Amino acid sequence: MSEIENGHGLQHRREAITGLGDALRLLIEQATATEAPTAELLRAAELIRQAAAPLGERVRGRFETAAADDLLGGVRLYNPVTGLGSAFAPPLEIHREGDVAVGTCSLGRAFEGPPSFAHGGVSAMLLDQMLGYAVTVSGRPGMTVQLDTGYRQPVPLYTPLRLTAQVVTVENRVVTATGTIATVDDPGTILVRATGKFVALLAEQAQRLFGPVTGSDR
Ligand SMILES: CCCCCCCCCCCCCC(=O)SCCNC(=O)CCNC(=O)[C@H](O)C(C)(C)COP(=O)(O)OP(=O)(O)OC[C@H]1O[C@@H](n2cnc3c(N)ncnc32)[C@H](O)[C@@H]1OP(=O)(O)O
Repeated sequence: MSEIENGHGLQHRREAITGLGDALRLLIEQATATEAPTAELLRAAELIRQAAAPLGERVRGRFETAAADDLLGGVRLYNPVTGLGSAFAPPLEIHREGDVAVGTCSLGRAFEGPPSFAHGGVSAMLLDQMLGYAVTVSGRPGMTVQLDTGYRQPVPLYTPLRLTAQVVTVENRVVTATGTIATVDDPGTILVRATGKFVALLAEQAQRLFGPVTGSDR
């Protein structure tokens, strides 16, 4: 019997994945910001390799979803933007306020582009996720086919951010959504804006792209 075949085991594993994610995010933040002596860097590298080794003893293949995930239920613990288990995720927390998706996060050193500000690609990644969420909860999920971003002011690191997204038009299979990034303290000053187009997949496209993951090709 697998470790997580009952609900308690699943919850326990999700908490453990979140705990590991927290530890990895702390590690990335400290490793990016550190000015510790060189000997400490060498020692840390050795310790990290030791910690990583047992995790690599049982891994999933490219088309296998994580045992603790629930693909159809929207639980993706390793999503690189929202996943609590992801070392890379800020993580961005998203909820709904009526028709608007609202997200919050803060970006550390690892997301730096211009000194003390976020990398532009990171802003685009956050907004792609926000728009994708708004499109999904509108009931017409799709894949991003176009994402246009306008950078009005740089996004500061170590500052609580407020992101928004909403669907603006639906034309056949194409859903258009817009989104913004501002700070929590000054939500009226838009730092980055984005417009994205999302296309609902035909059954044939979904089968071609995701059949190996969902098992519908077996
Ligand atoms: C509660 C649960 C919450 C869960 C939250 C989850 C959040 C998830 C968030 C995830 C966020 C992250 C999300 C990600 O990161 S998604 C990852 C990034 N995106 C991709 O990898 C997509 C790559 N593209 C493709 O595979 C194909 O283009 C697909 C298969 C999507 C469509 O195939 P194809 O290209 O052959 O198209 P079609 O012949 O079927 O045509 C369909 C319609 O689309 C129109 N069209 C096509 N391209 C464009 C374009 N560039 N601008 C404007 N329109 C375009 C086209 O005119 C036609 O319109 P119409 O004639 O029907 O009007």
